[in-house]
Amino acid sequence: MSKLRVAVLGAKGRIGAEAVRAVEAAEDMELVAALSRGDKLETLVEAGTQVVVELTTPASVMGNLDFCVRHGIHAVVGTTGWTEERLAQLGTSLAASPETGVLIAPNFSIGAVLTMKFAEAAAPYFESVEVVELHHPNKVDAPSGTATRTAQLIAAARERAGSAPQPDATVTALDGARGADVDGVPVHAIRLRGLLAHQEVLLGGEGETLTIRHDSLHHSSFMPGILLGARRVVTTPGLTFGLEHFLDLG
Ligand SMILES: NC(=O)C1=CN([C@@H]2O[C@H](COP(=O)(O)OP(=O)(O)OC[C@H]3O[C@@H](n4cnc5c(N)ncnc54)[C@H](O)[C@@H]3O)[C@@H](O)[C@H]2O)C=CC1
Ligand SMILES: O=C(O)C1=N[C@H](C(=O)O)C[C@H](O)C1
Repeated sequence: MSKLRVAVLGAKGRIGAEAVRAVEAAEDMELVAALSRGDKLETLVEAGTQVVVELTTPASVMGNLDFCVRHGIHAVVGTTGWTEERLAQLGTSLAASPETGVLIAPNFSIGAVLTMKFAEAAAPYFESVEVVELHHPNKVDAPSGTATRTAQLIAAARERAGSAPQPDATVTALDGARGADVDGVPVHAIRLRGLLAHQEVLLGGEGETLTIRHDSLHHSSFMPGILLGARRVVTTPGLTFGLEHFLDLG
């Protein structure tokens, strides 16, 4: 069987460099290009790329995806910075190239995907819920894409369940002291040397709390998800948001 022709964008970055190694090690894949900032995107076409793994920056991702979709190259995207406006813009590009698939995964690690699922399930059963994400200090965006998505899923679950607004008697607060408000869920971002990517979802009810915590200790935690995404996206046209759609989580 012919190998899947995969390229990595952001190949010299922290996760991109790990993805290059993972694709090279995958028996069913061939790494046909590994591009860094300033490299020509036309290389992707010349190399016969079927799937791009996009791991760059929020400032670069839209231009890269526009090129890929216009050329019918499928994409697996880990880069953060997704807003409703950006998703709509991508949707418009995909509508003009209906056979192309794009997977955007706020997090490729199975533990983080499960954290989101567990938090979504638990949220309606507790009065209070807050998200704390902790990352290495070189991260350029806050809060993390994972924390933003987690808070959105929590808020949607609480809305579906008709949950009351969270109790919070704060009258005065320094700017930022109560975190960022993501659909009514406070999200706190910590940047600390020594950390990689971590998240806690804190839930509180009368006389009890529940803490759901996930730790990515190495970039290898994201690789099985990236490889799975690359295999599946070629037969999944359109936009898929979240790796959970490619997993059988019940
Ligand atoms: N979804 C997930 O599971 C994960 C997502 N990420 C996200 O991936 C992105 C990259 O993270 P890191 O590797 O830590 O950042 P990084 O800063 O180490 O790497 C980004 C790389 O992309 C390069 N780059 C920028 N523009 C480019 C362009 N137009 N073409 C090619 N390369 C370009 C930069 O020069 C840099 O080498 C971030 O948005 C991060 O949040 C990171 C880890 C896991
Ligand atoms: O920048 C990172 O490192 C990570 N970014 C993603 C995010 O913003 O959620 C995924 C993971 O947290 C690592």
